[in-house]
Amino acid sequence: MRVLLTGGSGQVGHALLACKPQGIECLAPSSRELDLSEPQQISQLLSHWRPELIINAAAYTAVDRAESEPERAFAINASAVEHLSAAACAIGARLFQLSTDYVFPGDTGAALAEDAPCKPLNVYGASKLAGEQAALALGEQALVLRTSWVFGAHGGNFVKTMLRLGAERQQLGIVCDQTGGPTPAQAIAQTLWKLAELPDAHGIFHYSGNPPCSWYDFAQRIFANAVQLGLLMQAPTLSALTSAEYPTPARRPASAILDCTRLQRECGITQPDWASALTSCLQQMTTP
Ligand SMILES: NC(=O)C1=CN([C@@H]2O[C@H](COP(=O)(O)OP(=O)(O)OC[C@H]3O[C@@H](n4cnc5c(N)ncnc54)[C@H](OP(=O)(O)O)[C@@H]3O)[C@@H](O)[C@H]2O)C=CC1
Ligand SMILES: Cc1cn([C@H]2C[C@H](O)[C@@H](COP(=O)(O)OP(=O)(O)O[C@H]3O[C@@H](C)C(=O)[C@@H](O)[C@H]3O)O2)c(=O)[nH]c1=O
Ligand SMILES: [Mg+2]
Repeated sequence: MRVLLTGGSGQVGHALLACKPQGIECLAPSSRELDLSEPQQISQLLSHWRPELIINAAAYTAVDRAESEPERAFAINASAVEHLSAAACAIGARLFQLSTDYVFPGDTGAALAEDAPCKPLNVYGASKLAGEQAALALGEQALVLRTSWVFGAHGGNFVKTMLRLGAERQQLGIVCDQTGGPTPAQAIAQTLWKLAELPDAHGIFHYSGNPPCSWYDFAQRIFANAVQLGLLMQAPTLSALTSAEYPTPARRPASAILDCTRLQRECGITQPDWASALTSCLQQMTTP
């Protein structure tokens, strides 16, 4: 199967390349080779390469910065997906689009099914929701995988931020009133390759790590493991903060727990346990 992968240098893209099954011929241009903010490059490349599947793992993911750069966030997360979708339609390719828990307002506390009402609280979430809609315009050729709180040994994420700050400071304040599902990049990659083998899978699917936790819980586990594995001499003292006590440019959902039963029921894919994946991820960081 011929695949075009965007965002190959990112967390999910890197993991996709690392566990690419045999028989997949994957073109993964860098953002310099295919700049998604330059739409004419998309149709040019796709009419030459003619993949059967496009996996769009590229995105503008700087949640706070997006508040002051909405045009750029929308260009990459929404307009580029419209162009990918049109190009996929022209060549009869499937399009897999990654999306986020931040499309939800997260104000109910209930686990959110794929058809739960979306109402993003921030620019990033709004741009990703527009990207979902652009992908879904392709009909049965489109699949949107919504995930959350992605982490892995490669790339930037909350785990890396905590390790950096933990080495610099003795005390950290971490929000405890935002709940979600940390998700290993590697598990997302395996799920996407499995979905690539299921030609009828289409529409929106949720996939996140289990069990749900707060950023504060996640940080506690990161530091406990990091000390145990010798990545840090000593864990910083953590204080649990409310979102009001830790103001950020972007508002974030209080409770974005993705109900992942559709993926299990229809595709036999179960939620990953984030805590054991976190241990493996930190172990990977101890070996150069
Ligand atoms: N990170 C998270 O916690 C979550 C992510 N998601 C979604 O999952 C997907 C993958 O995220 P993740 O792997 O974390 O992302 P990363 O931030 O790790 O990587 C983003 C990727 O997008 C590429 N990119 C950015 N701008 C452009 C551009 N103009 N043209 C081409 N490529 C570009 C980057 O390339 P370069 O390095 O060259 O700039 C990089 O490869 C995204 O759709 C994201 O919205 C969903 C939920 C949670
Ligand atoms: C660095 C830091 C962050 N925080 C808070 C801010 C925020 O509420 C929460 C997480 O911060 P981050 O900026 O790392 O995470 P954030 O960029 O919001 O992560 C999101 O990224 C996008 C791409 C997604 O799609 C989401 O699923 C989610 O993973 O932790 C603290 O409380 N203390 C700290 O020292
Ligand atoms: Mg961030």
